[in-house]
Amino acid sequence: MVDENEFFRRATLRISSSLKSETALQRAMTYLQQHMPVSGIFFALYDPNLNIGRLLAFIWPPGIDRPKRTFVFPKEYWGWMKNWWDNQERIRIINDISKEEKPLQQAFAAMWPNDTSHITMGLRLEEMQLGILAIFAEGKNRYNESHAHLISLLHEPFAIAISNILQHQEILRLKDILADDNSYLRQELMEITGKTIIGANFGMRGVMEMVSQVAPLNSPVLLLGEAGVGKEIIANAIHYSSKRKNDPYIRVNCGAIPENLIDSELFGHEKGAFTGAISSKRGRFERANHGTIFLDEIGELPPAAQVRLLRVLQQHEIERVGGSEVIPVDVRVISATHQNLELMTQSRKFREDLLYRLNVFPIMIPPLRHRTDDIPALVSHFLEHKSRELGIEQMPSITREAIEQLQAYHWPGNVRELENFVERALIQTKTGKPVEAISFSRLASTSVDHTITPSDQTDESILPMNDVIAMHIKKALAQTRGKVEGIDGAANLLKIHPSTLRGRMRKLGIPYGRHR
Ligand SMILES: Nc1ncnc2c1ncn2[C@@H]1O[C@H](COP(=O)(O)OP(=O)(O)OP(=O)(O)O)[C@@H](O)[C@H]1O
Repeated sequence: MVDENEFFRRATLRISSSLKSETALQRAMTYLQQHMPVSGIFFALYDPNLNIGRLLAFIWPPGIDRPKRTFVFPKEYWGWMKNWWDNQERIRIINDISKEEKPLQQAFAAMWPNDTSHITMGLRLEEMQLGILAIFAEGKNRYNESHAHLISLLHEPFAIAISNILQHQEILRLKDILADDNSYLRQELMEITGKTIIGANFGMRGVMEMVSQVAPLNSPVLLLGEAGVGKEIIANAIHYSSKRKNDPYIRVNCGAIPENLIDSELFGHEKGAFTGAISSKRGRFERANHGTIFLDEIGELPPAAQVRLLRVLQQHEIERVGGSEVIPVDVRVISATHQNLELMTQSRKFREDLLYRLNVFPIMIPPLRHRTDDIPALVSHFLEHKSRELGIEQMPSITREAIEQLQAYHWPGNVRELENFVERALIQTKTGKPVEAISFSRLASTSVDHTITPSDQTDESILPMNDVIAMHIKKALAQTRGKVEGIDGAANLLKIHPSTLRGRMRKLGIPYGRHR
């Protein structure tokens, strides 16, 4: 004969013995095994609105496959499940699953072999349905009324335990959101203090016009251009001038995340989804909810992640890795690449349907060598910034010759290369005394050759045809001091019609009428 008071006292001590729900359940189960057959125990929830069952914590016997955390019930059982949940009896013995109602049979069949016995107990606190506690054992007809009575004595301690787990999870969720907000605020601060777009009225004018057209919409944007042209700075501009500017802005470099982690990084994972997934985690899409996600290097996205991304773009929902819960997300997608995605679709490295979805509003950012007019302003911007960063009190000025040399170079690394170059030049000039003028040519030995001409090109650095043509035209213009037409004009030197030369200059972004 069991002493019920003693049973209650000892069981309650174990149920409340740890903050970790699984540890507490394990201890409770070990104690219950002294009084009845128990090979597994779990807390579960059912959300009638989403029609999803969820295991909050569980101890599973080694002989039965570990269950999925979430379980979506078939549509035809929704009404039945909701009714069952709302009017759940306090305690129920299930000794033979095949004799239960169809929806329950279906739910059980997804997790247990047919010959298992169960006791389930609905947990209510202050008239609120909190969840279910259940124990089970292998074999049919393992439980009787006295087992059920003992379990029912533990209703209150189990109900308090489940409510604690729920509150704990809510705290973790809020902590996560706060961390997001924090990084968002840091990000915004950086935008305010730093990144101005130079050339917005010159070489980047066309780009900025497109930014202002597309920013207020929710359409996906695809930024195209070589490495270092400023794709990220444009993505920032789109987000911060959109309606979503006060919501999260999450940036992901798809090429920097190992292939086996990218799915879980972007879409999150459930606990136990793979080795090392010791707790469930929200992915970057969930974190970006209501805001913008910037997917840099989109061409590096592996095929499985491409499928999931397509689903976000089409249905605005995600599924975490290892989960079956469908999570709605409202995220604007900006992507960027220096690769030719169309070519990649032909070799099946990139999905055509995905490209079609991303490419709603493409923006091509021209390389720096096609907007050499921006170079003086960019150099002065970087000189100012980097001088401040390096603690150089008197900002050096630049010689006109140095600027011209920089404009003649083809900048394969674009604005980033120019930025690094200015920084290197400043470091080398930093002698302690104020520097009046900075001539890049003297500093060039360790970095770039600024006066590269087509004949300087080695076999390893074959330039695109347009760049070679642009350099050749500039060379001719330099000889004619910028004059296009006439006997002493560049067109005559190049043996082409002046209007053809002007057309080429327009196309290649070579400015007119300047003394070179
Ligand atoms: N128009 C600009 N005005 C001021 N700074 C710029 C401009 N364009 C680029 N930069 C600076 O140049 C650097 C490279 O730009 P960004 O990272 O945006 O290029 P990217 O095209 O995204 O490069 P990648 O493809 O390599 O990621 C950054 O430090 C950025 O602040």
